[in-house]
Amino acid sequence: MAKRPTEETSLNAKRLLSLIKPHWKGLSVATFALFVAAGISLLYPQAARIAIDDVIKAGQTTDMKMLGLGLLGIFAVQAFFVALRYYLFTVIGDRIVADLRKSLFSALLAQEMGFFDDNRTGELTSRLTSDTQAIQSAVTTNVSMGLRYGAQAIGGVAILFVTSVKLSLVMIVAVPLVIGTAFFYGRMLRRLSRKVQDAIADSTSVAEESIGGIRTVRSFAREEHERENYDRDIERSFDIAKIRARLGAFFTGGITFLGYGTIAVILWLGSLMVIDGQMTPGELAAYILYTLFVAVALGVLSGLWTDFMKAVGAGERVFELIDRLPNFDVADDPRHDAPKTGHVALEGVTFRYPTRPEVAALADVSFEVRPGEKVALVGPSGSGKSTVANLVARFYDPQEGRVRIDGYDIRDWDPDVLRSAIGMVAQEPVLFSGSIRSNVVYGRLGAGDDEVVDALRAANAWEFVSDFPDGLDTVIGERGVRLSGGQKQRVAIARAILKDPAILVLDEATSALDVESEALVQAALEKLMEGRTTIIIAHRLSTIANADRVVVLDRGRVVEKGTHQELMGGDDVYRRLVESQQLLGG
Ligand SMILES: Nc1ncnc2c1ncn2[C@@H]1O[C@H](COP(=O)(O)OP(=O)(O)OP(=O)(O)O)[C@@H](O)[C@H]1O
Repeated sequence: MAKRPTEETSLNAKRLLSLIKPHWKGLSVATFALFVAAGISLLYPQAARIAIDDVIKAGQTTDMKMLGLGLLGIFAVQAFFVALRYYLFTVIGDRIVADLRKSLFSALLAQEMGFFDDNRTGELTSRLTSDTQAIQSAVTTNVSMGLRYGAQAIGGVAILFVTSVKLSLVMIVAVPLVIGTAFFYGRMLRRLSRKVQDAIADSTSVAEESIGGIRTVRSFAREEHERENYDRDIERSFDIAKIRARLGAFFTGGITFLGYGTIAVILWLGSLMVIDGQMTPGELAAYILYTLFVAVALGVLSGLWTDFMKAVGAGERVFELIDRLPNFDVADDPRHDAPKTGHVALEGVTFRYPTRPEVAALADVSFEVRPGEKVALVGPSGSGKSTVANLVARFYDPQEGRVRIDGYDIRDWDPDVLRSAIGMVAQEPVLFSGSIRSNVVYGRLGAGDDEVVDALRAANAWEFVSDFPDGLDTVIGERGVRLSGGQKQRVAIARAILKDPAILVLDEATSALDVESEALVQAALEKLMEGRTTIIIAHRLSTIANADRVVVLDRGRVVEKGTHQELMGGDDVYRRLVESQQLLGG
């Protein structure tokens, strides 16, 4: 049910403030330091009053010396408490934001695949960086400043009333005006801030996609086009920021006028009272200093309030994600024993991608792969081959039918246990930035160097890796840019070998490697497949001919099953595929 905006605001504000709860001990010390420091600053006008009314009038230089030294001492103590307060609040705030980033990242990693189809990478990283940054200022120094100036404002107003009730009536008009304006402004700001953050997220997405795909951008000479896209998004965020700034300008100007206007009125009325003998000049000086304190405090508080409202706007985007429950069912009592035989069966599987519900990517697909068997999936582009791989690894759940492994519905398994039994090698494998070792060890964390070397050997990769001066420690670029296509594939195969899964899902590369590299990759794949149940998305005739069986898909349906020889006997999709040379020879 949709909540009203005000309800949501206070909910998010509460949520932001609840972040500081676990740190109450440190915050109590910090708050104590804050009140000591703020209390001391309230002494200052009293010192001015004593100096003007008593010491100066009496012409007592020794008393003035005592007063001066005393004040220096007191302010030294104040400085210590100010430093303590600053340190504690800042560190606790940074801690809170670090924790927030961690839980946001972990919430992100838990989301189902469909979520990532729906959200752009840049948009998500923007939440991790820009939005949490906006929250940082609100929960760090702002809380401390808020308390400090809040105390100063309340203490100041109390002293003002005690000093002169008559003059303080001016405050009764000014203070509610300031507070009312601040609340109104804060509400507008929260809305605008959310819009600014959304626009920043859009521009981050564009930037990330252009930088990630810089080779494509360059090869099409589309730098200008990308620049225009980015400029457009940035300008949009700037336009909203400009509205926000205009609003802020009115607000800051108004508050400043209210503050100084109050002082002018007090100076005016107060001077009349001094002339009338209702007040001493020292009392008026002290009164004006307290009014300044209150005015400054209210000014700072309204600034903090606006920052806080900006943070509430950004917080909405962050909490939305942290609270999002992955749309992914896990069995109540999932199986934790790893699949053993690796028998895979699809039974009447119908599947539509959540982002494209109108198209059935797979329709009533059934076939099985017996333990240790190699089955080649063949079919025209878009026929659903990769979708089968996605479902076997349970990246998505089918809407109808089921996938069974070792006879059990894969939804009965603990997803991590299930996936640890399935090895996948993609067409264009993704390697992470870092060393070759860390990329291979990704297959089984904690594996020793000898096991890594064995895996690289088995994947025909050790020869080139050992040729690098740094060997296993060789750092590869963000996406392994410094390795050739064939080398990357062999490192990815080594990673899968180290994982040692019962079931393999291979997506054969369509782009031809040079003959030698091709042979090395092929041999590595053969080794990887030995003794494992394998589903291979095949694009090469030789792979298909070597498979135990072939499953032919067309527009999401299984249209033929059998061995290469059997299928060549017919004159259906398979034969046409082979004859139209859509399958690579060799
Ligand atoms: N993440 C996704 N979200 C929405 N639709 C998708 C997604 N991935 C694939 N599809 C759609 O599902 C259908 C099957 O795609 P799939 O990738 O399984 O085909 P394929 O046989 O592997 O094709 P190719 O040989 O070209 O890789 C296609 O219509 C495709 O557009």
